Amino acid sequence: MTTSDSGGLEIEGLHKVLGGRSIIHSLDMTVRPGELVSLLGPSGCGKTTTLRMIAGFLTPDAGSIKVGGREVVHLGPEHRPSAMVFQNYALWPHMTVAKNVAFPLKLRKRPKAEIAERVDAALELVNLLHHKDSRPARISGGEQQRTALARALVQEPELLLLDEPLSNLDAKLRVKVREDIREIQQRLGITTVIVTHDQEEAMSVSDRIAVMNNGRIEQFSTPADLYGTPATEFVATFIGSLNRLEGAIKDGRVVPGPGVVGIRPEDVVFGTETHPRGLAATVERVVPRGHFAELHLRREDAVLRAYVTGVPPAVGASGCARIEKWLEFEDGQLVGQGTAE
Ligand SMILES: Nc1ncnc2c1ncn2[C@@H]1O[C@H](COP(=O)(O)OP(=O)(O)OP(=O)(O)O)[C@@H](O)[C@H]1O
Repeated sequence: MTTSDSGGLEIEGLHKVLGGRSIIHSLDMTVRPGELVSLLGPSGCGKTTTLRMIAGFLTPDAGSIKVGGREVVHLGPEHRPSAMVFQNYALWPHMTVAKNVAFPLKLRKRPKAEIAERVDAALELVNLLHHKDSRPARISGGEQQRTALARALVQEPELLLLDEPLSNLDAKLRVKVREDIREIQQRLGITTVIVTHDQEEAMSVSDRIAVMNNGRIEQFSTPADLYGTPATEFVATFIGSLNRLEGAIKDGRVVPGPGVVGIRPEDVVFGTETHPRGLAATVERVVPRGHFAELHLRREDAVLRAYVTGVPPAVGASGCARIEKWLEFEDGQLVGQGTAE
C-alpha cells in the first residue's frame, strides 16, 4: 500500500440541533495533513455527533467541512474522501475477512485483479493475511478490529475516522492495538480523527487532542500542553488527576480566596524530614497503583493526594508534605500558575 496523499480537515461553524436541542455549537477545528487528532470528552458531549457529520452520516444544520481543501458538506459518505471504522466494527458475518475488506472496492466496481491486490496489501498492513479466509466469528476481537481497519484503509482515504475503536477490547489488547493503529497511521501519513472518552488513550496516540464539553471544544492542543497548561478547570480535571481546592496558595499553604487551585498529585511531595515550605501531614490512605502509590495526606489546611514511588509509608505515618507547583483558576478559567521558590 502506498503512502497516501492525505489532505487536511477544516471544520468551520459546524452546528447541529437534535431533538430540539442544540448539540454542537459553532464548532471550528483544523486537522493538519498527516496529523492524528482525538476528540475527547465525557459521555454525551457530542463527539460521535461531530464524527458522524465529518463522515457524512449526519447532515449539519450549518457549517463547512473541507477535506484536502475541498468542500464535502453536501456529499454523502460514499462520495467523501474519508473512511470510517465503527465502534462495533460492522463486519458482515457471512463473508470472509478478505470479502469484508473487498466490499467497499466492489461497491465502486473496481476490476477484480485490482481488488485482490489491494485487499492483500491492506491485510498485510494490519498483519492479517493468514486469516484471509476466516469468517469474523472465528477470529478474536482484536482481529475483527484490524479487519475493520483494513476495510477502511483499502479505500485509500484521505481522512481516516475511528469511533471509539478500542472500546470492545480488553485492557491489555487495547494498549497493543492503539500502538498498532498509531504505527500504521504514521507509516501511511494519513490524516486521522479518533473519538474516545479515554484520556489515557487519547494522550498516548494523538498529535493533538480536542477536549469537548457540552458541544464545544474547550481546548485543542498537544497532550503535553493540555496536561501542563490546561485552559480551563474542566480540562485540568478531565486530563490526569488533580487536587482541587477552593482558595489560593500562600507561603506553601492553602488559604481562603475567591478562586480555585489545582495541584497535580506528582507536585505534592511527602517526606519524613521537615521542610521549610512543608506542613505536618499524616498519611490517611495508601492506594497501590502498580509502580507507584497514591497517598491521601491530611494537613491542617487540606487533604492532598500525592504520588510516591518505592516503598510507600504506612497508614498513620506522619511527616511533612509540600506543594511544588499549582494552577490557579477563576470562574473556571486558568488565570495563573505557581511554583514554589
Ligand atoms: N438522534 C438524536 N436525537 C436527540 N438527541 C440526540 C440524538 N443523537 C444524540 N443525541 C444527543 O446528543 C448529545 C451528544 O451525543 P453524542 O453521541 O454525540 O455524544 P458522545 O460525546 O459521543 O457520547 P458517548 O461517549 O456517550 O458516545 C447527547 O446528549 C445525546 O443524547
